Amino acid sequence: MSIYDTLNDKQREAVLMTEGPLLILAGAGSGKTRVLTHRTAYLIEEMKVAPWNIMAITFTNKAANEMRERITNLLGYQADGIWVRTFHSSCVMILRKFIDRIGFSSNFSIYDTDDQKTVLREVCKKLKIDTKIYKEKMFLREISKAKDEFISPAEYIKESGQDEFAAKRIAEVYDAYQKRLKENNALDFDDIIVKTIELLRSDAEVLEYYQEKFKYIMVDEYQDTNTVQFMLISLLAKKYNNLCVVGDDDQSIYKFRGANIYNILNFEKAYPNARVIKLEQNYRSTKTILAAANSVIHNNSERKDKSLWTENPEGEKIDFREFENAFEEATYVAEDIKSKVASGKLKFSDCAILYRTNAQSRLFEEKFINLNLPYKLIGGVNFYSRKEIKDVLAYLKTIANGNDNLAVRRIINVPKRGIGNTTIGKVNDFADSRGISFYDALKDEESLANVGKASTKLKPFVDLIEDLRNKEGTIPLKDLIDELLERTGYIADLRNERTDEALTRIENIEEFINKAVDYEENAEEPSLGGFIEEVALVADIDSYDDATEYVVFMTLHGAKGLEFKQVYLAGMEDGTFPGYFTINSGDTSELEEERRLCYVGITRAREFLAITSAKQRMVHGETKYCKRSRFVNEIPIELMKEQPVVKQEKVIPIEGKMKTAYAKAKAEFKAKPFESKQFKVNKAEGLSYVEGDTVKHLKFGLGTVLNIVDGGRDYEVTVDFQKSGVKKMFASFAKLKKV
Ligand SMILES: Nc1ncnc2c1ncn2[C@@H]1O[C@H](COP(=O)(O)OP(=O)(O)OP(=O)(O)O)[C@@H](O)[C@H]1O
Ligand SMILES: [Mg+2]
Repeated sequence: MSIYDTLNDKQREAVLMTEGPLLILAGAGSGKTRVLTHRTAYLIEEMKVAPWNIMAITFTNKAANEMRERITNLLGYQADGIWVRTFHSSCVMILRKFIDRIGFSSNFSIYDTDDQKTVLREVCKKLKIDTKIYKEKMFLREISKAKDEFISPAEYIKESGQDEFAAKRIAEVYDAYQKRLKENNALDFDDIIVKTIELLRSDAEVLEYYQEKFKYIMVDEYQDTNTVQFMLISLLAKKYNNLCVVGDDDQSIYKFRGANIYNILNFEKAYPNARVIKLEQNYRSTKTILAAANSVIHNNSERKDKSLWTENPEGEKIDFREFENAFEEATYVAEDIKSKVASGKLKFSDCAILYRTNAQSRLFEEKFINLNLPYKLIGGVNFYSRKEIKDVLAYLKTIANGNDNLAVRRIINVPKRGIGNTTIGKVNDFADSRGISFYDALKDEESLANVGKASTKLKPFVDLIEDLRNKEGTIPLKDLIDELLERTGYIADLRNERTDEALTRIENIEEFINKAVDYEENAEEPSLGGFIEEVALVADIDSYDDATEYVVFMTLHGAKGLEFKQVYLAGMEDGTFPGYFTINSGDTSELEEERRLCYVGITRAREFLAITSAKQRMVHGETKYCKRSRFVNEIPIELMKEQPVVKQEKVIPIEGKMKTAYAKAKAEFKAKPFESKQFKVNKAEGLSYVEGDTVKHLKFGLGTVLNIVDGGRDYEVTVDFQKSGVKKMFASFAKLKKV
């Protein structure tokens, strides 16, 4: 039996149709992603296409990794050179190679939202724009919208549709912003794609190179591509026209980020000879879950009609429950998972809790901490947006690229070196007047003379950076980071603060160093530049690793393309989902987008779906009374379990309850020997080593076990490593091997 026998007729047709443009339009769980992986395997195995001639684009890095893994499984070997990436990481690869042809240098920085804001603030100041009247956010939003449509600053005025005065203002800021980025040799996230198109359009040789390279192009989650992404793949596919896109118009949920649903609806116009294949059999969910999803999405009017069916069993009814408040909702979900896992019905990793906004995660987190259940929060406060992480990164960026003025200015006086704003301002002006980078101005004799006595403070900083630059590439990244932390006194300063907050910062930095070690161990050709790039591109979802046992908490947006045996859709109230703004705007297309998001949520579930709502919820510190979500009312009642009547015993004011739970959780948290974001319950059963044994750790190498303490939850093992000294670790995390 070949791997293609496991496909249904339509799926097989899509796999075999390798030549020419192809649109696969199909509902959730119908095997779209599966078709792409099989098609790739087929191209390589049967059509003898070289792996490096295939490009498969997915939406998140997590999805890309999964796809590569599935292809490897199908082939039975690793197909090197196969290009399975997100749009952004594809473009970064292309730009690193050829961006010098459009006037940047290949070690460009990638700016995140915070960096963008800083640049914008500088620009507004220079242009004397009052940001109290014209908000920075408004500018950034307009600039991003323009870039999504490939509109340059010069074109902005006639394209924007704004009144002329406002349009001129925005165009002016947009223009100055782009110039500033260029001076810093930096790109923002939108530029990554825009600049790639500029490159391909302006350089026939580069275009030819990639058109030849990517003879076969495939795009997953095509419904969420925006205009520039469509331009990019059209350019690349123009020569061979072997473009296969798969998507589901019912799952288009990124309009707010510029996703252009017309890309899918008009594919046949753009490619008149395109073939269209529809898949209608769902393999993921039970009949009940699918019926619920279908009945919700049928309320949308802007859609291509599709009917999805399945041969899967009827399955259990949907467990819909309404609670008095969000606290009880979280309690129910946590306890339900706990008892199902205890009874052997589910594993923690079978379960996902999905909600509309990140802020909804907090109560679930507290409850899980209380009950000591393992979970992983995806999204929320991004690890890489924390101050200490951004500081360390800014040092690394300065070492890697002295033209990144933002990075240099961020850390020039962090930790404090007595370099004041006046000095920084003088150096800045000098750099501007000479058209050199801020960092180069720090080294310039004339500039130093300019700042007078303060120059004695600048020199040690430059010496430090130069010294670290010399070492970069000759010592491991970890050592480089350790050295910069030590020589700058960064960690020492935090230690001296002696606050909980400072301790957490130190731990975060340690976690960051772990990341660097991980990177260096796994990257093919590790480099400082490569590391910075990986960190810049990492989406939160990538930290989700299904090898370990935990319940996943994430937003509905983050759950796209994934599947779980048991899904909890939480916070299903009008005002939460759909949100107040959507309801009050009266805009049906916005409501339809929310409904598609609900459809995405329901269709993530394979066997069990629970839907929960709360009658009261705290929003911005105020208790709000809520009706159940209109989307819940769109599910036929026959598909739901009868709700057990729960008697409220004593009504404790909701705030009080939350406070106690929070205090308790916090106390427990503090009492722990050392913090880990994930709460292990799997105590390592019986250890294979005893005190005095020599053991091996994956990262730290050989060491001697000094001490083992039974910490209840897990053993705490103290090991003296030959290279990295004494470390304390949980046995079940450390995976030490006796040698
Ligand atoms: N022909 C088939 N036989 C058996 N299982 C299948 C078949 N086709 C798909 N599946 C299974 O159905 C599930 C859904 O498939 P897949 O993730 O490819 O769907 P999808 O259309 O990409 O879904 P989504 O719209 O959510 O991205 C997977 O577990 C997949 O292995
Ligand atoms: Mg998919």
